[in-house]
Amino acid sequence: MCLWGWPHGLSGWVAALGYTCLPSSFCAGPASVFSLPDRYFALLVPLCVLLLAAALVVCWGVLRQQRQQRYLLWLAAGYALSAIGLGWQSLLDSAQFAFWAPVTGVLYLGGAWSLARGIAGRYGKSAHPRTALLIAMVVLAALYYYGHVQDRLLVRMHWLNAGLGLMQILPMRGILRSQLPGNRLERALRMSFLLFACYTMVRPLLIMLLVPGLQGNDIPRSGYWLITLAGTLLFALWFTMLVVACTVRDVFAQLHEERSRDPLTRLLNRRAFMETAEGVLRDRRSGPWAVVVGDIDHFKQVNDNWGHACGDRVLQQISLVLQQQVRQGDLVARFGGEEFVLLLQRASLLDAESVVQRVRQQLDSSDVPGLPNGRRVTVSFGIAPVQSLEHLSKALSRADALLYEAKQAGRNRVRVDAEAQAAGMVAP
Ligand SMILES: Nc1nc2c(ncn2[C@@H]2O[C@H](COP(=O)(O)OP(=O)(O)OP(=O)(O)O)[C@@H](O)[C@H]2O)c(=O)[nH]1
Repeated sequence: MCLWGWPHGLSGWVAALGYTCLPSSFCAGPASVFSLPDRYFALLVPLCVLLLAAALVVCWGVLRQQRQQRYLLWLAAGYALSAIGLGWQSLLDSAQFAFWAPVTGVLYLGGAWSLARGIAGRYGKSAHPRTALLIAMVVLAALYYYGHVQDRLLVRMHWLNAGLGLMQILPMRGILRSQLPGNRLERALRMSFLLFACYTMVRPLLIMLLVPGLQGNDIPRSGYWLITLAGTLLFALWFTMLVVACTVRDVFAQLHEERSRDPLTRLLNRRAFMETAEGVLRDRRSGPWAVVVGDIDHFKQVNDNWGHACGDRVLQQISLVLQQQVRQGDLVARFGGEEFVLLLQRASLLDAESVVQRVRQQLDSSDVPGLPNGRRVTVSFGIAPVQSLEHLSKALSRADALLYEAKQAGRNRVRVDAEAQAAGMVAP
């Protein structure tokens, strides 16, 4: 390790840090050339980035069943292409650096766009492939010109980094403008990507300001390269950590959704209804509450006459109508078979009855695909008030009993808890 006295200012410290972190042959100053072992030492960073790419592929492989995880593959491709470019350039000398500039440019640009495609894919946005292609062509032409016609390393670096940053930033406008999940992890992921894209664009300028004494041809064998490698590795580690955390979160959210929803209608199932109702009924401000139990009339005939698939469509249609007729915060569940349950907030029995009447009217005026024209399905309902969380089970049984009465009375009708209505018995 070598130290040439105390460094002066920020740039001095950065330079010193760069030199002390490297093997001794690097300490001859910024103009020194890597010895062979140093070159292979510089391959460590690309190798680490490749390993992170492999980790993302494994993550994708494990989660292949989950929807919307393909973006992991694009991110992995972005890491891999950039790592191959970095590794290869680490082994080149200055003359080869210029000769191969367009080829390494293709690797870096491909990597940058894959990253952009990955982050865009995560949020369902476009990575603007045509604009990216245009940027790539302009940058590659510049790399060719300043590599083969005039060997200008610094100019090449500015062109390349500006192109890479622009490509990464392409999907950000769409992402930042839309209403996306506002949790901290997601925000950190988006902001990190944006910051890295901005850093990439100004990287040559920034590093030249921080690392003193750089001249054009020294750069591939200098502290610039070291900081580029370190920056890439730090970003890749940080970003992978965020991506994995967000993905794990997605998976848990999806598992929770699957555990809570009826797969056919996407309504809450019985368990999720009871769990969510607990929260609703604990909040006294959301009262008074009413519970509604509905059951399709002669549903067996629908299945028998027009097939099970048609029966499924009827269930979906009714679910849709129920969801359309309730307010935000009300719960709509399928308890199984052809039975539906609603928990209505800030609703008297009269309010609940008018919700049910609206449902019946809408069902009466809508066709179900698969059912013969004019053939309607009807639903019988029972409605009871809920006074508290402890009272929920009783209220459900009461509404169920009222539904049974409605069925006995000929179906296609609504029965409201008359005693409660007479007593004005609704939750406070
Ligand atoms: N298509 C379809 N049918 C279902 C599903 N779940 C339950 N069923 C059917 O729903 C029917 C319920 O029949 P019943 O309990 O006799 O009730 P119903 O024919 O509606 O008669 P009432 O309720 O007395 O008016 C059965 O034929 C079940 O097979 C489902 O997910 N999809």
